[in-house]
Amino acid sequence: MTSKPLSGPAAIAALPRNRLLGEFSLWSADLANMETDLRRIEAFVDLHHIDVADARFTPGFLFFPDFVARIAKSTAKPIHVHLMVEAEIVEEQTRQFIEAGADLISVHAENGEAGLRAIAVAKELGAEAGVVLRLETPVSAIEPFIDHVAFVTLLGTLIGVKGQSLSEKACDRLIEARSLLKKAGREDRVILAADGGIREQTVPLLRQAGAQTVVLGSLAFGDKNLGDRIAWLHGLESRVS
Ligand SMILES: O=C(CO)[C@@H](O)[C@H](O)COP(=O)(O)O
Repeated sequence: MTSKPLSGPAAIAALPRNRLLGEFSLWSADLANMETDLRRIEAFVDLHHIDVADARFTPGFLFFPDFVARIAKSTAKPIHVHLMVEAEIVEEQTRQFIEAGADLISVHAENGEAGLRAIAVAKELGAEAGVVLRLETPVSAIEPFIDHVAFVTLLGTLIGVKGQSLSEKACDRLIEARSLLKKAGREDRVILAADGGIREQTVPLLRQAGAQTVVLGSLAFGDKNLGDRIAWLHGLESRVS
């Protein structure tokens, strides 16, 4: 059992702002040897990223509250749950994943008013909230959420499928999101995240376009020298001030 120094909004507020963050997607871990992978990555993790998919909003089905509860016992690092679910269940799923130990819940902007209600629930229950956009949704869809979230995540690939290449629209979408955050006076309060298509050749481009965290799948879990990979990631500079 590992005890957490900080949780919820305090854990998210304490994340470093002076370098690119490494958010580790447990979907890409060795699912048969999760405890071994958790021990291997613990020193390098800024956030754990846990995808939740309901096989309706997304093609597939992924992870559940008991999984989050078990992971929470084996890490001192914050847990980010990405809810890829239909609007009618997003509030209840938010509740269940926070009770299980999520520090940050991100809902999809495509959930509309239900997404905003889920964010209010997350805050009432003492967690932090974020918003995510599918690749095909206009970036302006984050606007109703900007004042209520600490994280904005842009998918750089089609939703719910791993192993894909980054869309050529991804960097321009990050630049647009950054300018909307700036316009709203929220660029110092919100972390901009890139999820999907995170590869050796795409991370520098995403960083230069303003990504402050990247969701690492095979790039981290497939790397035998994780320390060097993370040192490289931390050294990448942003062109966006
Ligand atoms: O949700 C996603 C991808 O959309 C990530 O959480 C996956 O884990 C990424 O895996 P790779 O494609 O980088 O191997």
